[in-house]
Amino acid sequence: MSVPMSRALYTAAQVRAQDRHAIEQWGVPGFTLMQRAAHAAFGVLRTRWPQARRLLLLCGPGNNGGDAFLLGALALQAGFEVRAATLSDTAQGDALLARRAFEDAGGVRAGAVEACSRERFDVIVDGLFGTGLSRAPEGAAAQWIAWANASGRPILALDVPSGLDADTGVARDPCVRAAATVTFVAHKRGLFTADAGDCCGALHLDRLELPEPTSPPPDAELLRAHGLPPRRRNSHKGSNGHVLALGGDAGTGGAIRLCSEAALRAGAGLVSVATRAAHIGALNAARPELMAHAVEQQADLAPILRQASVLAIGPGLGQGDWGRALWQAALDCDLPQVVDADALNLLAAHPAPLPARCVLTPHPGEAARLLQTDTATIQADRFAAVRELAARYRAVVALKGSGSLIATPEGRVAVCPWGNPGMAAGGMGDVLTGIIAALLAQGLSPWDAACLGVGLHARAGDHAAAAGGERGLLASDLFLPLRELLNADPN
Ligand SMILES: NC(=O)C1=CN([C@@H]2O[C@H](COP(=O)(O)OP(=O)(O)OC[C@H]3O[C@@H](n4cnc5c(N)ncnc54)[C@H](O)[C@@H]3O)[C@@H](O)[C@H]2O)[C@@H](O)CC1
Ligand SMILES: Nc1ncnc2c1ncn2[C@@H]1O[C@H](COP(=O)(O)OP(=O)(O)O)[C@@H](O)[C@H]1O
Ligand SMILES: [K+]
Repeated sequence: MSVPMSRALYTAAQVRAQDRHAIEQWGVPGFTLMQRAAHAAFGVLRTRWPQARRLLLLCGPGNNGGDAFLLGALALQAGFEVRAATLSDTAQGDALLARRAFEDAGGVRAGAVEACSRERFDVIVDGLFGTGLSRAPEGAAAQWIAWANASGRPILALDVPSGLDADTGVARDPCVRAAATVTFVAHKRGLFTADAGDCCGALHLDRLELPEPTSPPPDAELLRAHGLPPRRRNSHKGSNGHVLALGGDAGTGGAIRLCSEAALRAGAGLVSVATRAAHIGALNAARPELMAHAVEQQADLAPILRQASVLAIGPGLGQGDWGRALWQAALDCDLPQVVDADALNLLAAHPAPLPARCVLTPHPGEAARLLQTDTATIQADRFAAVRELAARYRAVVALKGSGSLIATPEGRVAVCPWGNPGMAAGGMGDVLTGIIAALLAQGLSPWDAACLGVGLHARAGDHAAAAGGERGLLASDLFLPLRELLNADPN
């Protein structure tokens, strides 16, 4: 697997190993790397805030603080007014050299940050902690972070917003909320999931002129933005698969409608729905392209199952007798399927081998049930959770939420950098289920269908939010942008 550096994601330990490799094998001094980091970050600062002239540096005890000091030295040389708040005087090695370079350039200490007037600074540079963060910031570091966050001044974070765990994306309390983050050498995987979206702001990567590493392989990869290539001119509906969506117990007919309509909008040739008799009229009236079948007992299902090439099971399924019977029928047939919502809850309650070529789409609550743990544990390390789910259930798994993750049983992980909190609304997951099912039906592998489906869904959510705002976004608002994105950009 070859992943371009712009999409390769590493753990903090892997990036530190790359730093060491550059220093020991290629003979690039650590201080030179620090100078390059400072140049890169200062370049971003000048581009983003061309009017800025007054900087406050928050400098921690390690090399992240060193980066900030060297940025300060560059800014002083460019005529900026710079103050540095220094967490401790214990800096050693390159960080100590950097502090001396700052002082030699005429830099002065800020004194107590809390006593500073916010109005005296245009930009705050966060050089407290990077990949070396080992616990939640406390004492002066915690106070400075809280002060900076409340200052109303934009914060430029160096490498990682201080307080954010570079491996898990979990924000310790407190954590810097940056307007922009310049990350060095390689993308850390924690910059793309969990709390990262609230802390990083605009993300910039600077490789510090290092060549691409040949090993180890990245821990994870970012999804690519693409759609599907054009259909063959001589295509017919049978060439594009037949999705059967199963669900919609009493009271939750909307869920299966959203799922099945999403499958149509994602290009399935035919979409059938197996649902409660009470929903048939509404489904046919709202979306006549769907083939809605009343299924009240298992015998009703057999002829419908025979027509299908892919199942989408779970939205609105419930966990009563009716839902359990449909889930058992799905488990017993050999079709590729997307397993969501109550089908996941039933699987968690009654573990069973899954048919080949399944995609599971849990949100963190469902993931917790599948792993017999709690949601906080899932969110504390989403990478570990998605890998464990995929390995345990021998299926491709999409763990949803801010920065959705997709994993194979072998441990390959992709991360979705799109999506927005407007999508934290009922029905969004049902749409994703239908999209992935339609892509499976069009011949994609479970991995490709899950990756493309999660990416299209999140990008469609971003397009819809850009058109009208995040609050009030409806799951069905995704259908039209979804169609455009699916048909655009085949690469
Ligand atoms: N040569 C290199 O290795 C390079 C390192 N770079 C920078 O160096 C950073 C890593 O430097 P370090 O390994 O020194 O680590 P950091 O500077 O991120 O922080 C480590 C220091 O902070 C202390 N610390 C950690 N968590 C704390 C907490 N919650 N409260 C108080 N103290 C805490 C540690 O005891 C240690 O002294 C990167 O993130 C990057 O910014 C860049 O200059 C590029 C080159
Ligand atoms: N804050 C967020 N940022 C990005 N995507 C989000 C966010 N909140 C929810 N989503 C996405 O919206 C969908 C919600 O799915 P789910 O929780 O199953 O909803 P429902 O069961 O109501 O359909 C998932 O694809 C999830 O990744
Ligand atoms: K930082």
